[in-house]
Amino acid sequence: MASYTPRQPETRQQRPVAILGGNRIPFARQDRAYATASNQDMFTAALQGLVSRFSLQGEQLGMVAGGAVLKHSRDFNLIRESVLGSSLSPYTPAVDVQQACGTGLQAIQIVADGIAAGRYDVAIGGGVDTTSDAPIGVSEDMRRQMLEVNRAKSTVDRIKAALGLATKLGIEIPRNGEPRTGLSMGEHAAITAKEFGISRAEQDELAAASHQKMGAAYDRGFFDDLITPFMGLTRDENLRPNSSVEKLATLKPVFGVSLGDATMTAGNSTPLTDGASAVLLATDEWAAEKNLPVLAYLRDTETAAVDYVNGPDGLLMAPTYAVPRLLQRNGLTLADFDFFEIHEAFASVVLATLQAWESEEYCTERLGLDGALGSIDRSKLNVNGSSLAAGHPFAATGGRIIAQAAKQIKENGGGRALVSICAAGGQGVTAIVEG
Ligand SMILES: CC(=O)SCCNC(=O)CCNC(=O)[C@H](O)C(C)(C)COP(=O)(O)OP(=O)(O)OC[C@H]1O[C@@H](n2cnc3c(N)ncnc32)[C@H](O)[C@@H]1OP(=O)(O)O
Repeated sequence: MASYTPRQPETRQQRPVAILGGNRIPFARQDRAYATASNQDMFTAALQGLVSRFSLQGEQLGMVAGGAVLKHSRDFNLIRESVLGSSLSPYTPAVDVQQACGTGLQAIQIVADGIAAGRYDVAIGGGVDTTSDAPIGVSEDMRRQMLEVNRAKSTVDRIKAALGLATKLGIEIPRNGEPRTGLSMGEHAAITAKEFGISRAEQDELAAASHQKMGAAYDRGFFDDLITPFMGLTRDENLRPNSSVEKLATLKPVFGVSLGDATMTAGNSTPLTDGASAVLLATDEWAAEKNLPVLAYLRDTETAAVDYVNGPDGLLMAPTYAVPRLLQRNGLTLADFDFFEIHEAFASVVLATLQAWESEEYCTERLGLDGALGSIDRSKLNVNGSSLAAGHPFAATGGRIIAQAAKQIKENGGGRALVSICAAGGQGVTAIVEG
């Protein structure tokens, strides 16, 4: 059981943090439209799109925070280099952040904290990922031998060392797997799906709905001021607006096959994706000075971690722990929300999360609550589609979701959204956006 006491509201910094807008490039499937683009190309494009939309050319911001889950060593200063590649003032500092799929939202939280604490008035948070340009490493033996070649003082020594390379050949391609279990995130999610008895039909329904809702959102222009076209793409490449449960039902299971009754397919799992997103945050005063309307406010965030290695928890179930803390600290219940933005890493994870909150046993025994957290009105869930439709470039998902949530609230004339993102390593990053 969790033994964590959330900090009390009176100890928090209180400057409201306004969300003025977001921008992303359309998301692409692995090795397709962005096969030749780097993280820096993509983040610079998302950032520059935001700069252009909000006329921030030459502006010195307080901070740009962002990151990528998969990056080359040459990208050690990825976000700062992207700032330098944009038309923001070169006096704008930047920081690289990494928290697996929680990276984007964590980066937004970091700059929001800076604004709330009065360190600066305006900042950008976001993220980027490429699975097409994933860094390929070399084995430890090969690395040492390559250094020997590099250190050789004479041509003869260099040739000798280079010949030694042939016996040490070994490359390491990044795996979508958890270092402590060796299982992929999909395999972990399949274990949780089995534990909660999540059916194939429910998963396919959620997946089809995500595509249909996102397709409709594109058609009514919802994404017109949230997306900048890039490398010929104007819409997410993964999006299938005509996706149907009948077609999804024909796909073969890809995760959890060895567990029996496997339910997770390519259709109800996120695809490997490339993309980038960025969100502009500021004080009310800065927004007013620039004559920029506020879409919504980032009210609070909470991050949790679970013991998925030795404990009872599923790898992607940490949001079930984070959200009750977030609600308790803010004096809210699930009934107080107009929108639920729950990252669709896998359809089964969303469904297991909702089921966990509905379960008295889970909430009392694991979360230490007095009873079930409650159920949500499903018509308020991911109303303009989520990761199953858009795709999921790991660190770019937080920015996509915050921008969508803020715009939904603006369109609605106000309201409150609960944002929840599960992440590798058993972590979960959650937030409240309200207007
Ligand atoms: C914290 C987190 O967020 S954890 C999540 C992290 N993300 C991941 O782990 C990514 C997981 N995803 C993957 O590893 C891969 O995308 C996989 C294994 C699920 C699928 O990979 P692939 O087999 O390459 O998928 P592919 O795109 O070829 O799809 C397989 C088939 O399903 C079909 N399909 C996929 N989605 C749909 C859909 N929505 N509707 C209809 N058909 C679909 C494809 O057309 C394809 O059909 P075909 O074989 O006739 O061409």
